[in-house]
Amino acid sequence: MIVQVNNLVKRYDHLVAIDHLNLEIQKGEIFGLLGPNGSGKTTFINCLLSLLKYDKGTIEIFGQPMSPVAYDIKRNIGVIFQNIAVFEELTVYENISYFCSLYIKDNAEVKRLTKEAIAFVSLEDYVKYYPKKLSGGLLRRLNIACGIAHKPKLIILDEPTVAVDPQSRNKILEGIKELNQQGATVIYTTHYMEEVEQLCSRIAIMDKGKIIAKGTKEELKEMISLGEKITLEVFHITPDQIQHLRELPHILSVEYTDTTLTIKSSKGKNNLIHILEFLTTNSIPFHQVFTEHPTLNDVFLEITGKELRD
Ligand SMILES: Nc1ncnc2c1ncn2[C@@H]1O[C@H](COP(=O)(O)OP(=O)(O)OP(=O)(O)O)[C@@H](O)[C@H]1O
Repeated sequence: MIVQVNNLVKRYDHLVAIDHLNLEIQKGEIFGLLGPNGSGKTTFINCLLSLLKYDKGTIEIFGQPMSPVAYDIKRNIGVIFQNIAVFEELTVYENISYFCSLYIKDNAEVKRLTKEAIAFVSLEDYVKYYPKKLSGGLLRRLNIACGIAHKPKLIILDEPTVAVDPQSRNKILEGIKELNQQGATVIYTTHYMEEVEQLCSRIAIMDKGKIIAKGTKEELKEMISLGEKITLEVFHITPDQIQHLRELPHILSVEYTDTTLTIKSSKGKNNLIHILEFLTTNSIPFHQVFTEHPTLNDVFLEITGKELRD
């Protein structure tokens, strides 16, 4: 076990930011913490790192109790915070080398690891640049290099792709996979469901300081009743006909706005066929049929009644 959290509670005055949270993260995982803004992800990470005092609960990392002075644990953690934390007066090379030297004493080793980190985030052409000359995406890549140069066993990334261009975003996501393949366990917080779907071996969905569901993406999608979302372009359909559609087997809901008919059904065979048969039999012309499987947003919506990005 790399991380074990039991019954964690963190309050800011009357606001319960972390509400009796339990979590276990195993060696080798890329663990995704998915939740909307304000759900408590950053507060949780800060508690995990002993940067914040909490009100209740226990936290163990690498099987040892975590505390502000647990330096042996901290040496083996790399953190990439949401806000860029680099020195403006140091170049790209100097920044990475500085952060690496906080953990590694041997100068030759610091040089070697700094070069490796630069290559890892593809900043070779920018080593002499000062941070203010870098674009947002390049700056994020520098921030990541500073956090991982010392080869930590546990890497924590708090929303590392917010406001990042698609090219840098892909580079960051690919880089995280590579770090994981090299042996690091990763905790990744985000409110982008596509990223956790693409990256994470296991996911916890957070809302209001609680973990409301956790598992692999397949397990999470199995938890909800929604099996398929079918969308059709329909120019005319009567309220009676919509009601008939609602009464077909496996149908959970039918909505009709403008010319879009959206039908949600539970898992079941031939749902689409039944719908199309009904439309054909009743001479209701339709165009552009799409079917979609549930996303993690649907999981969030079904459990909490609201969208991930409200
Ligand atoms: N220092 C603080 N004092 C008081 N309330 C706080 C403080 N920091 C966070 N909060 C509140 O605690 C809750 C959780 O915030 P937190 O920043 O941990 O969420 P988050 O999921 O990381 O969101 P975001 O993605 O916006 O950072 C929010 O309601 C927030 O307003």
